[in-house]
Amino acid sequence: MADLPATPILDRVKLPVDLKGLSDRELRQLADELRAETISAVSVTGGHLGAGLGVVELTVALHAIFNAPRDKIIWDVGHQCYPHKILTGRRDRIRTLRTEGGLSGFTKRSESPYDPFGAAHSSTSISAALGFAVAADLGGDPGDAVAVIGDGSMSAGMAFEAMNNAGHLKKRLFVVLNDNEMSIAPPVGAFSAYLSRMYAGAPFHDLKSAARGVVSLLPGPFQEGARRAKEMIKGMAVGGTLFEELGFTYVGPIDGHDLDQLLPVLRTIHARATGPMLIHVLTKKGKGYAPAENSPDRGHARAKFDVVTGEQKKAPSNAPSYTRVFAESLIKEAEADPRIVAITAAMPDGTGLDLFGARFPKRTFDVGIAEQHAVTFSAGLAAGGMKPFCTIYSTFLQRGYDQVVHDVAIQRLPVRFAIDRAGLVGADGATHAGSFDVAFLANLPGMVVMAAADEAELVHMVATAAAHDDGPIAFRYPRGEGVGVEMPARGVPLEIGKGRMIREGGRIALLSFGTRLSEVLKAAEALAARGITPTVADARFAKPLDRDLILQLARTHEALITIEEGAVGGFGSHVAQLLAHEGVFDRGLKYRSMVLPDSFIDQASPEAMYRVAGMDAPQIEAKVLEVLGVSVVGKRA
Ligand SMILES: Cc1ncc(C[n+]2csc(CCOP(=O)(O)OP(=O)(O)O)c2C)c(N)n1
Ligand SMILES: CC(=O)[C@@H](O)[C@H](O)COP(=O)(O)O
Ligand SMILES: [Mg+2]
Repeated sequence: MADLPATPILDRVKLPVDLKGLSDRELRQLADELRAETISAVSVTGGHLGAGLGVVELTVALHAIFNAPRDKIIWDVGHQCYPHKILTGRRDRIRTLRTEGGLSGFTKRSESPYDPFGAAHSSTSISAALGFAVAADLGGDPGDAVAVIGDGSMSAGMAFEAMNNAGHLKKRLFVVLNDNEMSIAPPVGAFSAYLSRMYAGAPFHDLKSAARGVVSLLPGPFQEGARRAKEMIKGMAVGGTLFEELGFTYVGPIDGHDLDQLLPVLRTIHARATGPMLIHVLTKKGKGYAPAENSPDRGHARAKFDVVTGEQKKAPSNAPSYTRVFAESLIKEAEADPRIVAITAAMPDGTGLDLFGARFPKRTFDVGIAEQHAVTFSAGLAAGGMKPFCTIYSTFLQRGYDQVVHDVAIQRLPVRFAIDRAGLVGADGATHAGSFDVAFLANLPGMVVMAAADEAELVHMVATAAAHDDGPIAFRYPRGEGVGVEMPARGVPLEIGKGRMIREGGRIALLSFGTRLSEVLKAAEALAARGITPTVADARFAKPLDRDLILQLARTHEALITIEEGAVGGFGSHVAQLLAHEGVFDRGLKYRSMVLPDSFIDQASPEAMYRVAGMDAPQIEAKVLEVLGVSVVGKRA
């Protein structure tokens, strides 16, 4: 990075953001400062580093040419938006990124008018931008709409649905394809290969000089007429493209780190575009920071780190992560059963399927960011006689819901859904919370729904899913480390629909579903000190319910409380339904269900988020006391 002059230009950027008065040289300097500030901030907070570093020049160029917030710059996923946040009035809070009460790690409408559309799940930007473009046309909010979407995100179905519609509507719309040849992992698929082929024939420096050549033809920054603009666009393009077939004018590929290319191209198309434009920029994920550039994931996400060495500061733990336990258990099952295959939608590392893939490369399928396809592909595999483990984070499975219903459940196909990141995940916040899967799966006829209470339970649930051939089955487990229980050498299939008693007591029963069990046990300890010894049970299944266990608890206790890491409509609702049907309430049972509140909880540590949700041990204890009508003197904090 070049030595920076004494007065940083970044210090002079105020709201409303106006970079129009800066020369191209000053814009280059601003980009250098922005990169340094992004690295510094993420070293303090942790977070998504590589994607933001890759779009520093693009961020400066877009803000220099377009007029945000009147013009809507929409960042797909939003994980690359930190430089944009720094530029748009949030520099003073950038070191609060992803922390409680701080800035979100993604774009968020409530945070700034410069974030016209919130994101965190991928491939939504073109649809949203098209919506803005049409709204402006119909007399709504005026301004241009610009979608910036990565090559990984561009391969998803939604992006193509949006381009199909945009090509048909022919509105002025800008789509910047930020092609860094990376998703979180190296991108996969025929579309990714197509993008690579688009510039494989022409060495990059030729394209760059071609762009410079065209630029040098321009008499002044903006005086060129339509003919020259067209010439330039033609000079940059490399022939008929898929995008052109879809009705876009294609420009590129251009070097997304070279402002000498970005600025004139964006100026020209900004001045001349009448319909949908696709600007193809080539960038490097992690650009300008060697530890990111040189790492296999190009610095996609980082814990706090040392800026000089790039070394990350991670808290040591003795317990294995749930993800690793899942992967290792699945490998063991797959060693014994050649029909087991595993599917991920662009998350091989996050789901542990990188480990499975290393062991069984031919039985592992990364389908790209394509959750809908992942589910139906799994359904096809199951129909074809395989045992697919469709391994998707809870939050991303939401995108494949119709496929779960229509392609899997209705046909009773034995797809195994391994649902990682169940419950509140922490720094990624509300968009990534795994809150709804129990509710949206347990209401489907024939679906089996399990939640692991600890990592040993997860091992058994993997074995249960492997053995279950009679329709679909799902099991969920959270982000992070297990509780450190003793691990079985091999999973033993559980009896479907049977929970387990953890400890027997009196008066009140606590029925846990999932990893809140450890908090329930802490609450039980605290209650014992008050002379109350609750019964504690682990339901294991939200569907089918363990009717015998639940009705026995209801018959033999004055009160019953269910606890789960999910939204209303899940386990507790099914228990309430059973109790109502069996007339248990008529006999006076006091019943409460502890579920996530009816609100989206902002980012914080998972512990803090569960505190906000009212679901930690002291709050479980307080709920028990309230239900039993025990008044508390000297209430605990
Ligand atoms: C629907 C959905 N599935 C998966 C993810 C997880 N995810 C976040 S970023 C990312 C890779 C995106 O790649 P790309 O769009 O090329 O952006 P880059 O990180 O390369 O800048 C993935 C898979 C997501 N956010 N949304
Ligand atoms: C942006 C995105 O969706 C992913 O990078 C996500 O943040 C990964 O989450 P984990 O860290 O839980 O794998
Ligand atoms: Mg990419």
